[in-house]
Parts: sequence; structure tokens; C-alpha cells
Amino acid sequence: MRIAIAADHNGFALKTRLTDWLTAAGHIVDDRGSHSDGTVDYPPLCADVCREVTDGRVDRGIVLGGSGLGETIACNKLRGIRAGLCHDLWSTRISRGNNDSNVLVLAAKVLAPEVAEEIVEVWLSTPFNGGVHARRLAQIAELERVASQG
Ligand SMILES: O=C(CO)[C@H](O)[C@H](O)COP(=O)(O)O
Repeated sequence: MRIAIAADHNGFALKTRLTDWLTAAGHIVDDRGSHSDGTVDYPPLCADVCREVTDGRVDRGIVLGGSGLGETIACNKLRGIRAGLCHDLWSTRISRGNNDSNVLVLAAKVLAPEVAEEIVEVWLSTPFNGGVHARRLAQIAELERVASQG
């Protein structure tokens, strides 16, 4: 898969590890920054990864922060983005199977690196279940459409 990845200072080290791991697994990874562990603001990084996804330049996005909470809020402001903050494999399967998430948010201050890798592996390999969930996603998209009209 083509994957855009970004992290703020809190997620920088885990991003480096995941980028190497994903590349070794055969994925094409576009590292959108940050490129050091110096303090940065995460919203522009989130927007950048999400635009790569919505413009079709990559298949999926991964964003890392300390808690990942602000990143999740920021990513979900962009039209067409379904970002899920996943701390465990059960939520990860729900995020893909039920929510068809196209952006995964990870909390570098919460997750052991090995667990983060497991979550990414499950997130990339779990298909969307469709059915009733497709109807609910259409309802969410309608909320987004109405909100964008002000
Ligand atoms: O996870 C995050 C937001 O959800 C960020 O990593 C976090 O808020 C950055 O905070 P600080 O500048 O205090 O390290």
C-alpha cells in the first residue's frame, strides 16, 4: 500500500520505527514529517497527511502524537477523512471493519512499539464489512456535507 505518515515531536521516534518496518514489509511510505524531535504543532501535519489521502496520492494515512487525541480531532475536520485512534487490536478491527477508517492515529506515549506494529498490521489487513456500516457511514458523510454548508 501507499501510506503517508506524520508525527509531532512525541511521535517522532515511533514514526521512524514504523516507517522502517512498513518499508521492510513492502509498503511505499511517504514520510511527511516532522523530521526531528523538536517541538512542532501537529494540526498542519495532520492536514498534510489527510490531503494525501483525500487527493488519492496514497491509500492510507498514519498519524502519531503523544495521546493522539488532538490529532484525531484535527484529521476528522477534513472532508472524507475517517480517522480512528486505536490503542488495542479490538478497536483497530472496529475502526476498519465498521468505520472504514482511512487514517490511523496512534498514541506514542501510550503504546509499546511492538503493540503499535501489531495495530498497524491489523489495521492494514482488515477489510471494511459494508452492510449496515455502509449506511451509517453515508449518514456521517451527510452530516459532513450539511456542516460544510454552514
Ligand atoms: O498527542 C498530542 C495531541 O493529541 C500531542 O502530541 C500533544 O498534545 C503535544 O503536546 P506537548 O507539546 O505538550 O508535547
